[in-house]
Amino acid sequence: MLAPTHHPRPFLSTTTRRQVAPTTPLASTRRALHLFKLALTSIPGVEFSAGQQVVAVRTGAPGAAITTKAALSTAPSAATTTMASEKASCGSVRGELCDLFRTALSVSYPDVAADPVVAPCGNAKNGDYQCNNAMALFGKLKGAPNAPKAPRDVANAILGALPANDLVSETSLAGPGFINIRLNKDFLSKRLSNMLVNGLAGWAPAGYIGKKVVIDFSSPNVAKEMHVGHLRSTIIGDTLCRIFEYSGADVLRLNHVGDWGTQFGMLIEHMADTRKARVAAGGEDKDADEDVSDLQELYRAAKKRFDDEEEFKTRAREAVTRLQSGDPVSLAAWQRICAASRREFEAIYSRLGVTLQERGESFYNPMLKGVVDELKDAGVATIDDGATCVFVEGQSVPLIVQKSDGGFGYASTDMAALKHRLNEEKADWIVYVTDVGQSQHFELVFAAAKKAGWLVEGSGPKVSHVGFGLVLGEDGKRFRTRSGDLVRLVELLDEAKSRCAATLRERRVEAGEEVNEAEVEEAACAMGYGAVKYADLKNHRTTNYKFSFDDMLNLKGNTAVYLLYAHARIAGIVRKAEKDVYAAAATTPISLDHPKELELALHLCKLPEALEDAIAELAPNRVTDYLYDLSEKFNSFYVDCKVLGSEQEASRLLLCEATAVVMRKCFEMLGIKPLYRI
Ligand SMILES: NC(=[NH2+])NCCC[C@H](N)C(=O)O
Repeated sequence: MLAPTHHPRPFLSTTTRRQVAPTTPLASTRRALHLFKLALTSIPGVEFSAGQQVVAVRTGAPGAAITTKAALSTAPSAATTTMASEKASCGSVRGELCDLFRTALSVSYPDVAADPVVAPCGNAKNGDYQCNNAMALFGKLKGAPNAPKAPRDVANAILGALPANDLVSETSLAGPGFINIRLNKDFLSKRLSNMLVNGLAGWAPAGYIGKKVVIDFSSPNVAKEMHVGHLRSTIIGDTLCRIFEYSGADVLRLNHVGDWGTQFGMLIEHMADTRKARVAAGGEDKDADEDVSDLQELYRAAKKRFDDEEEFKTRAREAVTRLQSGDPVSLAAWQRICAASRREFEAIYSRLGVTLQERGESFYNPMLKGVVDELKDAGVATIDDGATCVFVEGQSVPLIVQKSDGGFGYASTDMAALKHRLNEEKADWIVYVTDVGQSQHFELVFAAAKKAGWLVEGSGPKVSHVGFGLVLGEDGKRFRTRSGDLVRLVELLDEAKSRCAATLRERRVEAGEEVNEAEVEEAACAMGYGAVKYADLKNHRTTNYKFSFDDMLNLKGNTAVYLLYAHARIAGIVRKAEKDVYAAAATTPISLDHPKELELALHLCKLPEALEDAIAELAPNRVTDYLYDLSEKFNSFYVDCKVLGSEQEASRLLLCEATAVVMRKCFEMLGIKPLYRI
């Protein structure tokens, strides 16, 4: 089972209920801590790291607790903890705070199970984070012997049991019992230096290393145009894959292509007729590339005949049967169609920089009968009106796993695919990215799998449907061309790119610079494709959004183009300094004395949280929101804090570089190529 956010860290609880006590940093406490740590590290199987201090070791007066302030003064110096905390810091600051409060909760109230609730502070004036457990815990404790009198007492008790740590510099109580937390500047500064020196590997969301995550996305249909819906699935799915991959998961990117089904009968038959006609007109009796050069046209023509000509319809149906029984001629024709489709899809994937493993519906064909039989034998599926159905509670319609004419359909394939992904792929989490229109289908599939015992609610492998909304035209209606057809993706990408190229050329000419076509081409691809992706990802996936080139290519506001410029500008600042910032990062401390420096540093350190949230909610807009906020925080830092030529240049350059590094990580997660100069 995957933990959605933080992996549990081992902790050692030594005491029972604690009493609230005044805060006294004691020298003996410090010594005891150190000794206890030494003792712990020598116990095999006990892990100990700087971020995860000893829990509630008390010396001195009974009830004296190691508190936040004491913890600060006893925290080992960064010089000695750098490497250890880098290794241990996988995950977010929020996660580390959760760990601390988890400990504090279990020490202060060992008999009540409570998960730590830690979130960024609603009002930055009060603190950086807050812990909100006291109120609910107070409710739970009511009526018990020695029950606390007010939620604030609970908050104080939790605070008193907070283990020693180097994260927190100050805590305060607010309202009924909110615990406000101010982070230690030094901790933030070191975390950033560490990141520059050791890279971002330790900033990935925690809890996914080695987990097998299957992501079923893109999944267009053969011989039909890949439309904007598939573009959304491709973009959202790719970003989710990237975040999981960064988190250390073993991701299987599956393209569940619609490459099987009754439509192939009419396509094959129509192709055969075209060939006959060609021979009759004196042409050669062999396959011609032109038969599959325009698959949309092939589909349209075949469909028209299927609808209009009774005789053709019959032949098309017979062709389906032949194909399904493995007739080599039909299979060869089917393969030609699939190959032609694949070439079209690949052209789009390569432009977008998306990789996928094709495992279409046909892959599961040999498994369909067995799966349906299994469901029937187990009494999970029953015959209703001739069709084999799985009825599930709370759903008005059943999942039809075999039609009354004996045919298998979309649902049969999805049941077989699910089983294969569970049993053969050994997936821990299976994620399906399709339009919200398919929500009910997936609810039925998941419920049927639970009924069959393949999935168990609350334990074992997880399944999720990531639904997304429609792409609308400027008129607010479903995005279509003037003639009412679905918009062709290649054309969209072409237009985004050529508009960017035009702007770039214009800017060069205006600046009196020479136009380097290769450079323009590269930048135009990054910007154009990046803009299309970003415009999609920045909305919460379930909302419908308007496709507008003008909006997505806007140089100002929340667009990829703006962000790419922002990044190039920061890269330019660092370049202009002509200093080796990475060498400096190892020796120059990052000063966070100016409030804007501190604000920027705090936001930089929140990258892992944004990614954790993106995974927990399967919502890529968490990353775009984070990235846009980062650019704003940087701007406001840059307005108030002079970098080049200032006294603090060395330290501020490190903040600039850290911003650029984090921006690039976000771009990477979003599948956008960064630009260093524009
Ligand atoms: N396992 C799945 N059903 N994946 C999604 C497939 C999407 C389908 N081919 C479509 O275009 O709508």
